[in-house]
Parts: sequence; C-alpha cells; structure tokens
Amino acid sequence: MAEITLNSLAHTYSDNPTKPEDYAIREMQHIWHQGGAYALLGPSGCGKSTLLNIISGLLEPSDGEVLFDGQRVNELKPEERNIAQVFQFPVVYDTMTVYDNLAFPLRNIGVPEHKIRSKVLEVAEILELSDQLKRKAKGLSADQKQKVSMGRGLVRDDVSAILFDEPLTVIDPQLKWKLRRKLKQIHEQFNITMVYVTHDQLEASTFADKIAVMYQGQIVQFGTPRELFENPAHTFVGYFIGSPGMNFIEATVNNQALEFGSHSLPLHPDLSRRLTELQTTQVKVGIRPEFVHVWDGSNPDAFQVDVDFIEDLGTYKILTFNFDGILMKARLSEDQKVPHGKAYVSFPEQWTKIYVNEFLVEVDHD
Ligand SMILES: Nc1ncnc2c1ncn2[C@@H]1O[C@H](COP(=O)(O)OP(=O)(O)OP(=O)(O)O)[C@@H](O)[C@H]1O
Repeated sequence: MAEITLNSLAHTYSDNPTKPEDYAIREMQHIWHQGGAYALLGPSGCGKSTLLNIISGLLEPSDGEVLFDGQRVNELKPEERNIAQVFQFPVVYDTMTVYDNLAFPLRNIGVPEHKIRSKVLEVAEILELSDQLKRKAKGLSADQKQKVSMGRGLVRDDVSAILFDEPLTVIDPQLKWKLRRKLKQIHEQFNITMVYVTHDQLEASTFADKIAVMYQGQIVQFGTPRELFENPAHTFVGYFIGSPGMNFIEATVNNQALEFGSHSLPLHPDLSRRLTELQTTQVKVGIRPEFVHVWDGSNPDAFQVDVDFIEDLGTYKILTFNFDGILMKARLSEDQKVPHGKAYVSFPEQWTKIYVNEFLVEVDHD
C-alpha cells in the first residue's frame, strides 16, 4: 500500500514539444494519499489514461517523477511496482476457469494454495461469481468477463494501489450501479488506494471520496463532490459537473460593480480589491442553476428577464431565461410558481463566482 506522489510530472508524445498543447500531461504536482478512494474525471482526450499508465509503469513520463511512499519508481517496470490495473475491456484467459483466472495473480507471486482459495472465494462472493468458478471464462458474457477482470485486480491485498480505467464501460446500466457499490465496499474493507478513471460524473461521485477533475492535461480541481459542486475552481468544473452545468456570463468590473450590458451587480469589496490586484476588468461570472433565485413576482432586488422555455423533468423544472442576450438556466423546485413571459431572478452573492482566465478568484475573508 502506498502514497503516490506525482512530482513536477509532465508527459508529451511529441519528439519536439514547443507549446503547452504538445503535452498530454502538463506539469503537475499531485498526491494520492494511502487508502483514498479517488476518481480521475474528465472528457475524452484530457489525459486520464496517460496519467494512469504513467503511475502503473506502462508509460515512462517525459518529465518529473512518480514516487511511491517517497521512493522514485520511474525506472521500475509495471510488475515491480506492485500495482493492479483494471482496464476498460476484460483481460481474462479464456481457456482457464473463472477460479484459475482469479487465482492467477496470486499464483504468480507464489501464494500458497490454501490462502489462494480463501481469497478467491472471498472476491468471488463479493462480485457474485461464486457459482461461476468452475466455468471456463470463454463461455461468459461480457459483463461476467469484466467482473472476473475486476476480481483479478482485487485478489491481491498486498498491492500499492488499484487503478481502474473506465472499468464499467461494457457493463449494463443496472449492474453498473451495483458494481460501483461493490467497489466502494471493497475499498472500505481492504483500505487500498484506488484511482478510478471515468468521464461520468455520477460514477465518479458514487465511488470516490475525492475527485480530481482533469482538463487539457491538467488537474484543475481536486475535491469532494460537494466542493466541486459548490465551489468550482475552474470554469470547466462548473460546466462539466452538474446537470445542467453552471451558467457563465462575461462581465466588466467597474467601480466595485459587475456590469453585464444594461445590468449591474455590486461586488464584494474583498473581491473588488483582489481583481484590482490581478489588474483585470474582464471576468466571467458563474452561477449554478440550483442557486439562481427565482422570485414569485417583481422584486426590487431582482432582475426582470424573459422566459425562453421551461423543461419539466418530473420532480423539478428547468427554466431557461434570457439575461441580456445570454441564455441562462435556473432550477425550479416542484412547489415553486412557474413564471410565464417574464421572470424575476437574482444571483445570491455567496453562490456568484468570479473567474479570471478560467480560474476562480478566491479571497480570504479574515
Ligand atoms: N500513444 C499515443 N501517441 C500519441 N498521442 C497519444 C497517444 N496516446 C494518447 N495520445 C494523445 O494524448 C492525449 C491524451 O490522451 P489519453 O488517452 O490519455 O486521454 P483520455 O482522457 O484517457 O481519453 P479517453 O477517455 O478517450 O481514453 C490525447 O490528445 C491523445 O490523442
């Protein structure tokens, strides 16, 4: 078991990198603590698999170091790193039985057969494979094969970490939910560092205690699902987490106020000071649909806006409104009055976030 440190790590597939975009991993500093359940979440092509393969040793980074418990492992081969990796598609030996497949990683390191047996039975039980143990892997469905593949990753409790690269892609939706819960259970039972790669926010937040959101080769935020929701550190996190994502509007800072076209909002003096330090007047303002306040009628604190449309999603509605030419969304709860034609909205200060160069502007209030 290990704490995994990425020290000034970067990776390029190019022979002659000249600009940041030439890097699949842009220089990063990051620690996966021992025993954590982590997700690495991001869109296709952001560098998730590259990062995982660097940790497992399948890929040597072009810059920086990978440390396990403080020891550099860059030069160690995958098998010397003691990492289990579960891939998107099942890796099983078709001609072996399910039992032998699960036993394989343990036999490889010379674990005695009686210990192998108890471990295989334990993992098979968790994954509901107990009645399949005598079957040849060849005859299994894709779901079952992937469960065996996951089981092979889970049998060794001496591993430094288990890395999952979109392991539930081939699993049908109902079983997916169940397996995610199982993985969580296994994590709690064995206290092994687990990093789970996915592009699905629901998958990330049901599995992980902390999520690293990756975008263009960078970890732009590392936090609990709640932190990512309430305080997105980067516009991408605001956009990617939540459904629908955060609203963004361009604004100009003028005289301690944010100006959007004909509207303006007062700016907290601390934020105003911080923006002066940053020497910027052009910002993006972000607010989540859940935090836009929709009033029942006209109100001196609210902006009057045009209703564009309302989507009824059963237990809640999404109001799309036009704010100075920008379409924004607000979430209406079931018991809220549904506006027609005009709506009155306000943006509570606590939930109105300011971004400069896509990163959140934070202020110390003490
Ligand atoms: N072997 C390779 N040679 C060259 N470029 C590569 C190679 N593997 C990945 N890349 C590039 O590196 C970037 C990151 O890719 P990577 O596969 O790590 O992303 P990802 O987030 O895992 O995406 P996906 O979810 O689609 O697998 C992409 O621009 C990709 O095209």
